[in-house]
Amino acid sequence: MGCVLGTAASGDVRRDINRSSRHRRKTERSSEAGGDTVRVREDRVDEERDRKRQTGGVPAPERMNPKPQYGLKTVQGWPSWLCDVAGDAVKDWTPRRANTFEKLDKIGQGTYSNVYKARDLITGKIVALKKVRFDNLEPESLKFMAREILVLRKLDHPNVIKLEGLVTSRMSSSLYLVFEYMEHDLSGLAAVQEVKFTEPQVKCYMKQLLSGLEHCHNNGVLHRDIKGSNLLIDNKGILKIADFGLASFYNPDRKQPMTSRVVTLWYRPPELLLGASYYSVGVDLWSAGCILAELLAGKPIMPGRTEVEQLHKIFKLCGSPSEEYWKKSRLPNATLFKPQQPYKRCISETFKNFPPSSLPLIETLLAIDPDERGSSTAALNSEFFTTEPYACEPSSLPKYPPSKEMDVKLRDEEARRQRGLSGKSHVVDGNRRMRPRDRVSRAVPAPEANAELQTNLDRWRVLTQANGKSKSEKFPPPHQDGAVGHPPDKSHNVPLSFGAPDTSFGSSIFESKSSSSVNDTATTGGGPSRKRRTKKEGPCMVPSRRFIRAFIPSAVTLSMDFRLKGKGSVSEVFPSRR
Ligand SMILES: Nc1ncnc2c1ncn2[C@@H]1O[C@H](COP(=O)(O)OP(=O)(O)OP(=O)(O)O)[C@@H](O)[C@H]1O
Repeated sequence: MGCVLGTAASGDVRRDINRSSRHRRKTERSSEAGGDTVRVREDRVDEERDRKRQTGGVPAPERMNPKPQYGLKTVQGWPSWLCDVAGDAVKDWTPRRANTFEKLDKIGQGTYSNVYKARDLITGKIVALKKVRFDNLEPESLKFMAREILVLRKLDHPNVIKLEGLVTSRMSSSLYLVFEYMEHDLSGLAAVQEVKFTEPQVKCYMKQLLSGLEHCHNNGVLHRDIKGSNLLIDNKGILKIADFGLASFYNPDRKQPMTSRVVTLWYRPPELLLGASYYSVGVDLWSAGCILAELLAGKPIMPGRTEVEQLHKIFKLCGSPSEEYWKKSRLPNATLFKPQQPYKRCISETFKNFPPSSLPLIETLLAIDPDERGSSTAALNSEFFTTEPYACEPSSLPKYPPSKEMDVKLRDEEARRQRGLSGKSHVVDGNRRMRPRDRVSRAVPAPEANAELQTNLDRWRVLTQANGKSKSEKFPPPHQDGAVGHPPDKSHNVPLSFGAPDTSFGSSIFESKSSSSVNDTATTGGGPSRKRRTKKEGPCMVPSRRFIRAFIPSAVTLSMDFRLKGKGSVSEVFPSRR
């Protein structure tokens, strides 16, 4: 069992207030419930014992071995189970000893990890320790972790999080990834009322994001989960792409099938929603386009609740794919989701108040055809970055209070809102009264979000195909990347009805605003960024009742509700038709 030296985690997860279910376990007590509790207690006992035995108290950095141990060429020190399953990932590295870190606080929780703030007792530096949970040493968890390490070791760029080392010991059954500590993340900053980015600031963040992506792509890495909460920012304004847990190697010249079940829903490109298994850098560029528009609008631009709704939002904003694209792409779910009448693209109209130089870039990054999204390099050379006002220097960005504190504040606000007190204005900055913005909660992380449609489609395939081998899975195993999303048997296709106009679908696309209105919104907390129903109605993606009844039982209930009550409950699953 791992034995990280130092105090136990405080049990106070100070991030992820509005996060998805994966992030909702907010206290160590609840998150570590069950089997993990034992492990944590063991850890603490080990930590305490080791600290006393090896240092005789809190060790001063100068008393410790001054040389970090990672980076040395040796095969020693790794637990054999790790070498067996992830030999490549740890090759040529030596593990750091757990007792050379002091664990300070738990700062995050991911799908298969807990993240702690810790002090490196050798260098004195504050670091983030990502503890990988090996639930019964599940081979899939190990493979994910191994791939993440391999990817991280390949990357070395100021805008990509650096893996500084690994912590384990021969007898340990856990592994810690050591990262530089980052005080903020982009969505944490954007979620705070007082933080409203100016155009030069948006350019500064986007430039760093695209530079990091350029490095990943040039090194054959697709991130596949670009979103604000994975863009970490330090106190010097440096943005680093983090969380390579869903990343994958790819070779543009030798395309391999990959799973379409990646990328958090709001940032997921249409081709993945349509089941593509051959894709490339375009998936990350789409997410980057969503982030750019979000930073300028002050709010996520396409906050879908289900994959069907997400696709509908995409088509309404970006237009539905051209005939040529449908034919060329041969996407597995195309027959299910092809609208009968095309949707018109309306990015420029929707965001007419954005800085003019941003529109061509948003148009490019949010192209329906991934081949038209260009590259990170092309995006960096676009007029958005080459015209005034230029990107500011990261060092000139405002110094924000630690996000962790902000998260606490957000959590308190959320708790107050839950208690029914939040509708009221409250005082901000001493004299300004402002109303909490109707911010949509954080995006649904990829695996859960993916499970919805995939499960339904899989159910359908199982029902309609003798060889329905696809099954719902939490994560696609990295070694089987591409095992899902096989095209349905055409003879069993159940065409969906897309013809009817959509009138009930509350648009996620809010009126855009100029830089000045962005600032206005920052102080008023409302205005143009509020949700607004679009007048212009396009054709509606409505799965046929036959499809709903056959494959989505819960939708049947909602559909019945809709008929009985005459209210839009069905639109919570599918946009309703008139
Ligand atoms: N270097 C870091 N500095 C500060 N905080 C960090 C760092 N790395 C991760 N975190 C925090 O820990 C959280 C979880 O980390 P990460 O996203 O890498 O884990 P994960 O298991 O891959 O999560 P996910 O389920 O989102 O894929 C992050 O959202 C972030 O808040």
